[in-house]
Amino acid sequence: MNAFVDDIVQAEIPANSSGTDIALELCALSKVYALKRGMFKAPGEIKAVNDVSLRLYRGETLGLVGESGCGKSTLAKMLLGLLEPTAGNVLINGQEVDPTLRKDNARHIQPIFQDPYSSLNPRKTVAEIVGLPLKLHRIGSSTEQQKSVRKILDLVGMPERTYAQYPNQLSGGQRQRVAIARALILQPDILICDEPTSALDVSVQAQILNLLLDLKAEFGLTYLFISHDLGVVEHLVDRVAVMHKGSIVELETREKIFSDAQHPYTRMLLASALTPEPGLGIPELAVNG
Ligand SMILES: Nc1ncnc2c1ncn2[C@@H]1O[C@H](COP(=O)(O)OP(=O)(O)OP(=O)(O)O)[C@@H](O)[C@H]1O
Repeated sequence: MNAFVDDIVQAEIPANSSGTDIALELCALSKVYALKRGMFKAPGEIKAVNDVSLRLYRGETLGLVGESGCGKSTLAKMLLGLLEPTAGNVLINGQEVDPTLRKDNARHIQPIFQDPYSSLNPRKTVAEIVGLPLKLHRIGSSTEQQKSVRKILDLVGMPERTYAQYPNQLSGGQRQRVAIARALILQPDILICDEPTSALDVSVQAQILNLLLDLKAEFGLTYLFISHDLGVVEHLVDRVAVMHKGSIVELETREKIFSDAQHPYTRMLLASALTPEPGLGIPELAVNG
């Protein structure tokens, strides 16, 4: 267990949460990828996620930030039951997640990924894509399903003329709206947003972020918002968890992270965001946890 993080988790309860109401809990979660022997590499392993413990309080948005390769997506996949942890477990609404019951878990936790184009079936219409989870879960009659699909598509701002269109006939922003509608159709409590706007034009990014904010307010959703873009994170989240080489090195309120970050890696991340130099990335840093 990472004692540094666990202490902070215990101490930090955001103002908008109802105290002990925990939507999502990660307990000492780890993932090790085994590497096979290749032409240029020896067999080995990568510790992608290392003993991560976190709590998401109901109704909060927790930002997860860190540079490329630090383990953010691996963590997200384990939360969604898409990847089995090497160690540790995940609790949704206090119940331990059984990765074999992904269908049940989908009622509570849903993803929104970076690239809506690759996550939408190109051979299905917008209405079919959004309605499919209802069909798979056998929720409502066909007429009720159609009604729900229209309602949610309207809510995410999709015009009626797009309902019979295919993903390749939509703009990037519209595709992400469809992905959001599909994520919401089962009325989950928690959304895992993995870089949901990084594939979009800057002007469209703001629209999608505002949509996510509106939906959160309307449905009381809990978000894990994964991003390398600190500007977006500052705009959106209540608390920030900073990830470095598979571990959470700092977890604090948004205000504290952006005004008084304690960990050297967090400070370096903030400094590099203020002075963007494309291609240089963030320098390596020894972190003691
Ligand atoms: N299927 C896999 N097999 C082996 N190694 C993997 C696999 N998936 C990811 N990794 C490695 O695990 C580490 C964490 O990867 P991950 O994709 O979780 O990072 P990330 O922070 O989400 O990066 P990015 O922001 O670029 O998506 C990296 O070193 C990556 O190369």
